[in-house]
Amino acid sequence: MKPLRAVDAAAPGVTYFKDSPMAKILISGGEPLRGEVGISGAKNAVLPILASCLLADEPVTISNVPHLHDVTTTMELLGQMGVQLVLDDRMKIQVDPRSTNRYFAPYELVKTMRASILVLGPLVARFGQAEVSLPGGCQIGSRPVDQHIRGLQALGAEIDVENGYIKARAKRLKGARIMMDMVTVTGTENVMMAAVLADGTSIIENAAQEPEVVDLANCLNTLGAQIEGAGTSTLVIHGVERLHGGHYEVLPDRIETGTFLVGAAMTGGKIRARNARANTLDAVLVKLEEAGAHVSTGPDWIELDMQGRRPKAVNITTAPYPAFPTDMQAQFTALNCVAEGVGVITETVFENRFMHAHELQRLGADIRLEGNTAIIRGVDKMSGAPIMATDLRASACLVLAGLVAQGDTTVDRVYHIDRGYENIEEKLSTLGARIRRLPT
Ligand SMILES: CC(=O)N[C@H]1[C@@H](OP(=O)(O)OP(=O)(O)OC[C@H]2O[C@@H](n3ccc(=O)[nH]c3=O)[C@H](O)[C@@H]2O)O[C@H](CO)[C@@H](O)[C@@H]1O
Ligand SMILES: C=C(OP(=O)(O)O)C(=O)O
Repeated sequence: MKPLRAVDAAAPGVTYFKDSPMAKILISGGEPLRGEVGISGAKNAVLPILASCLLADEPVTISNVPHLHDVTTTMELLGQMGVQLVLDDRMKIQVDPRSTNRYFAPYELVKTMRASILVLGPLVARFGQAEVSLPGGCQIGSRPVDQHIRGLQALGAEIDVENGYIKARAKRLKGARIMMDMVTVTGTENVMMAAVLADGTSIIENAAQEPEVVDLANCLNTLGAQIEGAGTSTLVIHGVERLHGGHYEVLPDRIETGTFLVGAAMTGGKIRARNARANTLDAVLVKLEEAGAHVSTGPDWIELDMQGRRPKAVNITTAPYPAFPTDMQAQFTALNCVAEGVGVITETVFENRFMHAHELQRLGADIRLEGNTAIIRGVDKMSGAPIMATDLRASACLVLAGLVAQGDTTVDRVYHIDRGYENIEEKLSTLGARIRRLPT
């Protein structure tokens, strides 16, 4: 079913993306990916950027917004806080935070999207209060938010955790030096957003360096913030009195880009990803070259040519940026399943991110799991079967596996994929894949 797009609608109740949670994707494997694909705006950048609009006292326009379920959830979340949101049909959202009158993120929304925690920092910084449900664990790991809480406390927020909610209060936050215990992407973003309106200068050490953190910092600076050091492990944030309105364009999605490139590598194909940023994908491109792909890049494109060859198995260890991203681990697990040789994949970021391995085994993959390591011996062929998506990147990896498996593969629970991939079956069809969404 084609996602619906609502034009000029205001939240709450707005529908930016709507599809049946029961939808499945059917793939008939065997076609190499060939052609050009346009990359959408980055999910992990647009979600904090939308939350950051709460800090402004004038309307903000965000463009290159991807058409994703998580964007709808964020709009619902902001909408029920009183924020006015207007969509146009060109992937642009105008966010007017002036009418914000509730400072609450309910469990019902937070449980469907962990990134909802990103409203905590902006709410307490701008409105002096916030009540946000604890996200809880998820399929890929326990994912606590202790660093978010610690960082906000260091800035002077009083925080209680009661009845499953984080309740935060502050007069004006005060600049502080914060040393993160571990590298956390949304933790860095939450504390950075809060520090923007604090009195004085804040320093965040051991900050996440992901391109999406940089994109958020660039957006905030466009609105009048004074953040230095984005993209390094030390952020210096000089607090300002207010953020004004403005316009910001979200950066392209490096994980979506990487997913299509892996698909081309697995199928022996040749594709060009347009509106892609090669400099955000260094660790991934190195591994694709190691797998035997010819990769060339331009200012806004990446081309991968596998010249009909079978990929070679690669070893991978996930870690925070600039190392290999955990959000590309599942896709490379799928690649190793059909590669020549044995590949060892070690997941160091999330403790339970191999749920896809069992489903890949149903297609005939040879995978042995040992703690946080998967040892994958490439097989000559996999064969199609009904399989089940367990999380976002697992579902992408299962779709990729379906592209090479002989016969039909049906991927169930594709609502996971709709969280983070815009029209994936349409984009893959354009590249020559035989893939469609089954009506429910
Ligand atoms: C919306 C978004 O941007 N999501 C991304 C973000 O998730 P997210 O920001 O949730 O992931 P983190 O970077 O915070 O997690 C990294 C590790 O730190 C741990 N941790 C984190 C915070 C904390 O307070 N305490 C704690 O122990 C986590 O359990 C995990 O083991 O970064 C992940 C790691 O690149 C990506 O997989 C997600 O796609
Ligand atoms: C884990 C992911 O997202 P989230 O943090 O939103 O769950 C992801 O994008 O792969």
